Amino acid sequence: MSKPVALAADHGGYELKEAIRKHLDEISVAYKDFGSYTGEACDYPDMAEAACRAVVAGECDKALLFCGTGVGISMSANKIRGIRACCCSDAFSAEYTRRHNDANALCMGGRVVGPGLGVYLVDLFLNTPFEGGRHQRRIDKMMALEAK
Ligand SMILES: O=C(CO)[C@H](O)[C@H](O)[C@H](O)COP(=O)(O)O
Repeated sequence: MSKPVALAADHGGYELKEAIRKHLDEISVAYKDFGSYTGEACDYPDMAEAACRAVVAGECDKALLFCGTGVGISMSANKIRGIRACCCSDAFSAEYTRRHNDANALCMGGRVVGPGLGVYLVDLFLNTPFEGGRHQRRIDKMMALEAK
């Protein structure tokens, strides 16, 4: 059985997270929801950290992260060693950040992306494989930056 995906959102991304959670239920994709569970105001770095730690620890496969713009939570996620997070609001980026960057976190803005597009981007992200080859060399160099 495959590992669950990690979900997390601040108040700006809460409604989009809930729409994605409902979609994952419908397509029987397992997830672990790290909150927010209410939509009350909270801080996106806290929400990013909980979900991304689960990915880095190998408890979850990928993270789906949401804030108002998708930007703050993606910046926060990329501070965590081992995370390659991409803030997306278009299909090409969602697909190619998997193909070329082997992204392990997709970030979206609940004040930018509607639920229909959000679901579409999540499906693309979760179902697109990494191509490897020349892209692995670039990822190795990218990850080496964390140690410098
Ligand atoms: O978009 C965000 C960060 O990039 C956050 O979700 C917040 O919505 C944004 O920072 C605005 O904060 P506010 O407390 O909702 O005004």
